[in-house]
Amino acid sequence: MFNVQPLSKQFESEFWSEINNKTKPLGALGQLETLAIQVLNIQSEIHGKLIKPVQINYPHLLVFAGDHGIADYGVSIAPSAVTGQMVNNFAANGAAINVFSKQLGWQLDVIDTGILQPINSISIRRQRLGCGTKPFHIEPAMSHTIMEQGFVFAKALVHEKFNEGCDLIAFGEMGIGNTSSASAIMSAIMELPAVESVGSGTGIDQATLLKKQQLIQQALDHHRIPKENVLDILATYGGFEIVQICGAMLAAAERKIPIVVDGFICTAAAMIAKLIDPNVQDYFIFAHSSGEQGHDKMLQWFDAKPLLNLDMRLGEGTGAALCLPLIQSALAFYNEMASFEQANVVNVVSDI
Ligand SMILES: O=C(O)c1ccc[n+]([C@@H]2O[C@H](COP(=O)([O-])O)[C@@H](O)[C@H]2O)c1
Ligand SMILES: Cc1cc2nc[nH]c2cc1C
Repeated sequence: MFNVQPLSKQFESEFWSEINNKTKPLGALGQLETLAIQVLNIQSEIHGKLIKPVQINYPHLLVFAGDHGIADYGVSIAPSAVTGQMVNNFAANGAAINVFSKQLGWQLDVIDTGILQPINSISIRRQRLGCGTKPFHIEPAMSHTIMEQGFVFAKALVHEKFNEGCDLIAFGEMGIGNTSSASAIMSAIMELPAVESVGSGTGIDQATLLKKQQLIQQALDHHRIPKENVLDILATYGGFEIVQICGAMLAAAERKIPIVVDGFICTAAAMIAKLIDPNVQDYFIFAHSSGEQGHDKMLQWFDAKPLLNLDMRLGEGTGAALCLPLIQSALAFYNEMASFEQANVVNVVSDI
């Protein structure tokens, strides 16, 4: 269903020599340099060798919301109703992601992938796969047919964004109970006990954390899915929003759009995407290290170093949103900084 091309990196050495000739000590812009190279490599796949300015013209952030059957079993501080209430808040521009998107220039879309009760608002896109998933410690969260429908929805949405000119994409999520799904996915893939993958989510107390760990361990023991059976892992533990984020990541990489990966839940979707097609990682920009325990281990699984560490654990795509100015700075220094020759500065690397 997905076919992601790896980056050819055809012009990478030319991009590096240009960056290394700019008026700075070698490597002194740190991760901004590797970020610039990654985006240049991706954009040159589409446009060939790049003429300046290289820019992000149309960044889109898609927030996928869905409800979770397991949320009825005491794993979160909030009831499932809060998912729909927050979706209304997104529609009214009142959430953190609305504020950051407006401030930073993201085009924001909110997608109902299956909250308990649909919301009648033209600002919410309907790609519903049901009225919440099944409680996954008892039975699979969804069938394969429903999961595949989620991939179809996600692919169509990303193609639409691509046709509108989207040249950077980020995903966010909203779903009470979805850290339970993400932890189960992490444990199944990394073969870790629940105590290592389960954290406090929205901020549960110690007793609730213990209960959440037990419930997820019970689910892992009940289903016992081999780590190779990645689609079974997704259908069994996933949320509707996680499925659609996973499909959207693969579809964006197929279209050679750089993807900003948000926190714990989005990274779980990214793990599945990578196991479906390993080439997808070429397109991932890891935004931040979430405050959710387990996220740093997920990032290690990708051998990834995120751009930010702000102890954020909100979701909604907020960590990803904050990276847009960093990506723009990476391209701005590439476009505009003078070379040693242009600025008459001795090249400390080649002249000493
Ligand atoms: O993105 C993260 O790293 C993150 C970490 C913890 C919680 N969240 C958000 O909190 C909600 C899930 O938390 P919980 O406790 O209900 O599983 C969901 O709406 C997520 O967006 C998000
Ligand atoms: C209020 C609230 C807002 C959120 N945004 C993302 N997850 C959330 C969870 C809660 C509880």
